Amino acid sequence: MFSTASRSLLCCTNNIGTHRALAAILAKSSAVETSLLCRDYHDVTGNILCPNVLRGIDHLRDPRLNKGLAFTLEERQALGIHGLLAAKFKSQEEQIEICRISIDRYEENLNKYLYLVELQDRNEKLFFRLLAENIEKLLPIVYTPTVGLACQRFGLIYRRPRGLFITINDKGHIFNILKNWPEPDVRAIVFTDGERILGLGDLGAYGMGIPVGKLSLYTALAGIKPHQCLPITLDVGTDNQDLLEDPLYIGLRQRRTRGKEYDEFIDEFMEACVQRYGQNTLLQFEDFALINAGRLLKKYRNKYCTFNDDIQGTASVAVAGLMAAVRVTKRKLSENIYLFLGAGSAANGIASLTVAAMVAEGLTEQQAQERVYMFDIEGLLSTRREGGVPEHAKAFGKDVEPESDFEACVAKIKPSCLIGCSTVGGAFTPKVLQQMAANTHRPVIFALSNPTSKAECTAQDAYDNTEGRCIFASGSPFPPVKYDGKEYHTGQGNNSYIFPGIALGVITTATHHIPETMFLTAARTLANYVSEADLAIGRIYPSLSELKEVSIAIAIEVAKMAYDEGLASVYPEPKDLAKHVNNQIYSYYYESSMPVVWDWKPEEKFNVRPIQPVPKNI
Ligand SMILES: O=C([O-])CC(=O)C(=O)O
Ligand SMILES: [Mg+2]
Repeated sequence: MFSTASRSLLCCTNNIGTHRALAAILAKSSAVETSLLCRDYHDVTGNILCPNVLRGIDHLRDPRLNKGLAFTLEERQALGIHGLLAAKFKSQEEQIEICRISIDRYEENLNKYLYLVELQDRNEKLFFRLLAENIEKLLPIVYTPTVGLACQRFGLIYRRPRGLFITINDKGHIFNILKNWPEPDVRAIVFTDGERILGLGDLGAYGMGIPVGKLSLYTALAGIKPHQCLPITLDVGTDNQDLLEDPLYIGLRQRRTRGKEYDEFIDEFMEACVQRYGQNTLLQFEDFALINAGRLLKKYRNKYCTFNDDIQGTASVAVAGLMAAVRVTKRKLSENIYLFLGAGSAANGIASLTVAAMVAEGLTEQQAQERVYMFDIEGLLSTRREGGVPEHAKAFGKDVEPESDFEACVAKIKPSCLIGCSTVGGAFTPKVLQQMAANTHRPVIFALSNPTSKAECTAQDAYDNTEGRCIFASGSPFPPVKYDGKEYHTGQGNNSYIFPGIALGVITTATHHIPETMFLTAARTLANYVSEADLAIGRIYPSLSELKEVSIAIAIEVAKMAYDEGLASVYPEPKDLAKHVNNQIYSYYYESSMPVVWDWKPEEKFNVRPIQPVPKNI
């Protein structure tokens, strides 16, 4: 039997799921008969939802609420979804096992990718738990290299939208488009204009796979809540003729807008983001072309909470690798000679951070820069060459004889560290690698271009051509190397070691700017994670299975730095920063979907002052 008050509450809702839920609860509870009933429906992110906005069926259709067969009988009945699911109850662990079996049944990585996309669209917690607990196996699927293939085929695989597409035609209305995004509490935006997707070039709106993939790692590796993440593609057209002629292409079928109009568009976008989500919203630039990446970073770094992952994230992970390699080569950073193949944004980012690290070892900036050479499409960056040194790489131009043959350059300069950021697959030829082995006892060879087809050499090539003496890392994963009867597991110098941790540290402290030194701090933290066991198997990074731990460690160091440098906006400063960071981490475990019923007395809740008796004789 229900009290009159309870009955009237039941009548307030016109939705059958909620009605049943309340009925089930009220039938059980006698306390509600006599007290005021208060119901809060929470979605899994903790948002309080109005119960009559949420129907029972939403718990199956909304990936954020869906638990599939893991709904208990009580939940199924309370939510009005009993009968909509098969009779069997499954734990999340059982579901994970089924997912693993399903993925293994697909032979093609792109099909595995599609399975995971579909899972994310269906059951968010299951997706993130599966990903977070199987990083080594699934990172190459949701991320590099498979995500590159997914971008190339995006027209074919595009099903359900994820993230926002903002086009140049929306100029003047970007804020209104951001308002269409249904989540109010966005803390981080990863965005691309699709002009330099990995090493694959201009993929226009097909580039959307990249911000989506990066943000999956925000959650899986650093525990940033999914509803706080927003992937965006800025569609300003494409100069990729194949795409312009591709009937499947989903973006604007026009050439890229450039110049003043492009700049105004990006200005408006940056401003609209902070207007919509607050000044401390983290804005991560991803896969912009060289002509824009560096100059936009310079333009915005002191105005917004922003960084460029390809410049700064890649630099940080590469410098961490160089730091760890010191333990093997026994050469200080400042004792190396560095030669970069490629002089684009990644090369300049790594070179600048390496210079900062050498300065920290005691060199002057000029002395440090003298140890860094770059070789681009025109040859060695020599001030004497025709056309001189490009503006963006001025710091690394040298007053030496021009040289356009890369192999000859490696022989002449005798670098001890060779760093590939060229997107030219196979550019580190056997001859180049053999020369590196002749230059020094333990040459450092980084083939950082992505995806795998763009890597400057394979791990096996590097070992085979240096008598197994090299220290190797690559941006995309390679299978284990066999050399001289021993197996080596080389590391992946990919910015995924860095950006999730930086983002978590920044978000949890509401940091308003990200200084370059944060990337050096992140590099040191990462390098400290490399164990002797890692080095013994040829790896200068911790294993991918440690990525979560590493990301949290980086976040804590970033948070400390944010307070030390007065960049944080969360005050008072938490006493225990590690605890503060850890407390904000997303849980991918299922929670109860039962509506919460409170039994409380209004005066306890609101501390209502008892009504004073009216004095008589007034
Ligand atoms: O996405 C990756 O694997 C690394 C990266 O940022 C790039 O290559 O642009
Ligand atoms: Mg990138």
